[in-house]
Amino acid sequence: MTVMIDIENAEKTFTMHLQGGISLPVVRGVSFQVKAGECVVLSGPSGAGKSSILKMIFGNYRCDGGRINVRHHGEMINLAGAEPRAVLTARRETIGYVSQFLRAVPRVAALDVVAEPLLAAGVSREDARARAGALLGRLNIPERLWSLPPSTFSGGEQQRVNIARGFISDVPILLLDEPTASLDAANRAVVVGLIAAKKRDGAAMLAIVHDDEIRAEIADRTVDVTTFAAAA
Ligand SMILES: Nc1ncnc2c1ncn2[C@@H]1O[C@H](COP(=O)(O)OP(=O)(O)OP(=O)(O)O)[C@@H](O)[C@H]1O
Repeated sequence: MTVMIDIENAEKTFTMHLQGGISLPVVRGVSFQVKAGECVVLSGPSGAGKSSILKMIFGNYRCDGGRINVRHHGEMINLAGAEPRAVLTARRETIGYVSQFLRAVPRVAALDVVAEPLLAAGVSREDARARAGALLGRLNIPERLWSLPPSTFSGGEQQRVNIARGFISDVPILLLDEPTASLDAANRAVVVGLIAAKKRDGAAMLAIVHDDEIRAEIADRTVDVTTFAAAA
């Protein structure tokens, strides 16, 4: 299987500038791979650094050492230390990030929020909206809500819009940060099905899930983040 993410000795230390520059080492020696068609789950207690690793891969947090190689259009590129422009291109074309919370733009209808990544990828408006509707329907968002901005939706509805937006695009790498956290059992099962479909399509996924049952259903492998603990 093709390696899609190859992290070598990555590390992260936060510097608290407002607290006299205290340095807070979180992880070091982070090394693992994620291959096409598999879902790797990061495990470890709260505060171990799972989200920090996901955010380093997506470029939200600067990586303080090591390499974060991702396969972008067939070539491995090192996102640690890459130009911001290269990181943005990789995000648009290669890496999707499904966070727990939706950052909805006011006044944009749910259908368009979900269709937007496809429009950005050059899909026609009609096709993008049709696919967005199909996915919202599968995630049990009633059609009467599709034309409304999701800012007034319930927490679980917003999360499902967010999941639809994350899963709609055909990017080969998906980072999932607790995608099922505020969902009921029926919708958790839908998300498990979406993850299985992405695996069949050859996507590489790296996920954080606290629910043991969901983890057992989606994980091909688990990477224990405590092995990367950085001593203060
Ligand atoms: N932006 C930040 N600035 C300072 N410290 C941070 C920042 N983000 C995370 N940390 C610290 O890094 C450590 C790891 O946090 P992280 O969110 O990666 O853990 P986690 O394993 O994902 O935890 P949880 O399961 O609770 O979400 C924590 O001690 C946290 O306080």
